[in-house]
Amino acid sequence: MTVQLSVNVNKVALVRNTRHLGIPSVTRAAELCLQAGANGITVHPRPDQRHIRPQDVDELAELMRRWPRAEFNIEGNPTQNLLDFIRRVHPHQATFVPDSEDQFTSDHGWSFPPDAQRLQPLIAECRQLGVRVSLFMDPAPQQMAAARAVGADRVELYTEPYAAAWGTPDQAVQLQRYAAAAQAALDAGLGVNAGHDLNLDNLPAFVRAVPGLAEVSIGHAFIADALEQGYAATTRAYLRCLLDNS
Ligand SMILES: CC(=O)[C@@H](O)[C@H](O)COP(=O)(O)O
Ligand SMILES: NCC(=O)COP(=O)(O)O
Repeated sequence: MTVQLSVNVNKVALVRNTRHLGIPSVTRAAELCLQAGANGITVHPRPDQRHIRPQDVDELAELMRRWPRAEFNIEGNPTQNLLDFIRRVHPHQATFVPDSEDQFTSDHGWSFPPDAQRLQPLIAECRQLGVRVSLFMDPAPQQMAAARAVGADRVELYTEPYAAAWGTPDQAVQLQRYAAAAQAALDAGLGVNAGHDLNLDNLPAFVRAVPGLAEVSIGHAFIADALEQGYAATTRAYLRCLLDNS
């Protein structure tokens, strides 16, 4: 199975928000990526609305209805504003991320057992709505059974530590760490997603080393590439990278 590409369009919204002109369009960016073959769209509507705003979520949900083979993934902290969006638009997937409201960017996953009690009912609600739940996790094999026990369908491996090690002597050690975490997730009955600071340089080795990878969500580097190559060519480049290495 080829690893699926979900394009995170947060950074299109970030640029859009620096003027009151509505450009660059978030929905246009998503549509061009979908037309080029992207398997899904991801957004992280943070409480401070630094980039993705509630209207973006609603407009993207409308767009995704015209792309039934593509998935809509909404990220956020379910103890903050995420569930409002999930209840309103019923995306294919909700990715729970333990970010604080003023966090610079996502930089860690959930921790078990401390987070289990408050996550379990929130996961159950999403699943009752027919929404798949993925938990943003550090690559810790010993945490995966607990993630499954609270009802998660998938985990998303937080990949910044791998991205930071790419091209250094630590790269191989990091890949072994992520491969072990992914295998533990699979053994626990979880699907495996991954994301954060992935790009065209570090993606091939990651995809080849990590077993059972279902989806990568990529935003910052993807949009940086798209500023140079355009959305369609960039989408095709990431899809080709995944196809060649899956
Ligand atoms: C969860 C994750 O690693 C990213 O999707 C993160 O949501 C990016 O957020 P920013 O785009 O605000 O840095
Ligand atoms: N879940 C990761 C994501 O959606 C995008 O992360 P990044 O590529 O912007 O670091």
